[in-house]
Amino acid sequence: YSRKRHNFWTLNGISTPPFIPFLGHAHKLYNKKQGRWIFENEVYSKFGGCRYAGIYEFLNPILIVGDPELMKNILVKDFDHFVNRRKQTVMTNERDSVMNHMLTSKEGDDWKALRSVMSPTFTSGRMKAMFPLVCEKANALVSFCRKEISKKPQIDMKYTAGRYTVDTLASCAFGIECNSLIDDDAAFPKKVSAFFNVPSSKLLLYLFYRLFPRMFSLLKINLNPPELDFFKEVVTHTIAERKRKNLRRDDFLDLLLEAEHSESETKDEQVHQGDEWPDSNNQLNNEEKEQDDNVANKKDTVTQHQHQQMQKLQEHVQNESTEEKHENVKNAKKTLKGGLDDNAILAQCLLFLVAGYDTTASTLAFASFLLAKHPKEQDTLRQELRELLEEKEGKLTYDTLIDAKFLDSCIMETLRLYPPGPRLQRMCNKSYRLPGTEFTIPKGMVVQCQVWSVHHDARYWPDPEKFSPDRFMPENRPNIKSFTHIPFGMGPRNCIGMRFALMEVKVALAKLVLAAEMKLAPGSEELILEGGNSSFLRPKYGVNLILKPLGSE
Ligand code: HEM
Repeated sequence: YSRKRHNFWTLNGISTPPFIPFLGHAHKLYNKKQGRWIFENEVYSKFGGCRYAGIYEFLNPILIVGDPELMKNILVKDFDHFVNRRKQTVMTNERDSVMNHMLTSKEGDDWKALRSVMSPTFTSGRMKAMFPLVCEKANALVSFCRKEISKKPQIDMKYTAGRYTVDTLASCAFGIECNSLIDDDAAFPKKVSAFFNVPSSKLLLYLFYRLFPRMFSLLKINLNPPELDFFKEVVTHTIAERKRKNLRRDDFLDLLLEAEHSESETKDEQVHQGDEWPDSNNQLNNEEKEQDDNVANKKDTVTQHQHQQMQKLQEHVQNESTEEKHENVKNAKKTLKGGLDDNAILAQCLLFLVAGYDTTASTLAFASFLLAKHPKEQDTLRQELRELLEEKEGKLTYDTLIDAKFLDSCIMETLRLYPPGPRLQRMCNKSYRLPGTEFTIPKGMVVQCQVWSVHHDARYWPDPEKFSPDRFMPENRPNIKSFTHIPFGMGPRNCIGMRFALMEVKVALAKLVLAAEMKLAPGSEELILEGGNSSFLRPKYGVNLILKPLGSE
């Protein structure tokens, strides 16, 4: 049976690395010592994966795609064949069904409808409104660092950045002040840490779930972590308080509640927001910023916004060429009529934590490590920030961040070298002939785009292991080949939180660089990454830095 299943790639004329019966390549994919991306990179460089290749996760074939043009087809042009990600763990226990409401768990039209409601939550205008909340947390981060370095010779930036992102997400998504940067005993960060440290026994259960999902449904096995009840209580309580006292903080919770309360007509107009995607090589560009800010600054924001959405929808519908697409719009409209209930809001708040905590904390830690290792670039960044602050009378504003091109370049280069999501996965939902080949991807097959490998490919990035932020400066951006820098994914299903994540990292990094000189602690010259099959790339032993304060607080 194993031989028959493992004949798939050979029969289709697609190369695959040597494998072993039944396991296929699972022993490489689930290897605790060596990160999964290292094996995938080998497939990319030695077995044709720089265009496409096949691997076996146990008996299941997975298509590896590394060619930027093919990725463009899968992620954008022929997105309707790849709307869904790999099947998520479906919670069968009614009490824990909150996981099923997450945007990441949704498929097809359900996903499209929810994404449309959520997209307006992440516009630049909304980010600008949330900027003061993030700044407050970044100030707490700097104070925390100052205090720590007065007590200890070095500081672990991964741990510290983790506290900062927990505080920011607790404030912006859960609407609470958890103050983990001030209070060592705060309950929220402890629950977050327990939520993310899944015990090995549970990991084994997840693995079995991947192999026998139907059995789990039949037996109603619950895979949810117990901390979920705590988060549920926090959100339920905060929502109730806000409704009772009519409170407003301009955070994610408010915006999701707004989506809950707005008329169904408004939601209809937003159907196609999710169809737009930013160019990841051109984050936060000025034109986009101006458009969004115009909307945000108007008193009658909602009317303006509705008008724009209506126009976009009309234009989009006019451009629709097939009946199928018309049908999708109608279905999405129908799905939206229900709006977001409290359970759906809780699910999205939790998702922001799951998707935004580790990714953002690692990015900040990776960027600090690279700047500490490259003092020249650190000085250039500090100089840029000082000059911009001088122009703005010493105040760090949202616009200062937009204007700080070297800051942006440092973060883009960090995300190139260490993309927290080293691969993108899609599930083929209708069979698809891979362009330029004889191979038809069957419905249900997992297709994987190689983020890490294209980011480190010398054909696209000369001297790829060198930290060189200049690659992303405006004058050099035209040299970047599209789909070779995709840390936030691409296409309609890209990272919805990209703007928020960038704002969070930029504010913190800018404040840190202005407050202190960063140096690598002895013995921390090389960054060791965590191994295993994790979806995220993380520093294994933290990022130990020596901080030398610059001036007074
Ligand atoms: C530096 C930090 C971050 C990185 C590198 C990152 C990266 C990614 C990537 C690679 C994906 C998959 C995209 C695809 O499949 O094409 C993704 C999806 C997602 N991210 Fe992020 N992310 C970050 C921060 C955040 C934050 C802060 C939030 C929320 C506040 C967030 C929310 C999400 C959500 C909800 C999805 C799923 C979107 C969907 O299925 O429609 N992310 N992210």
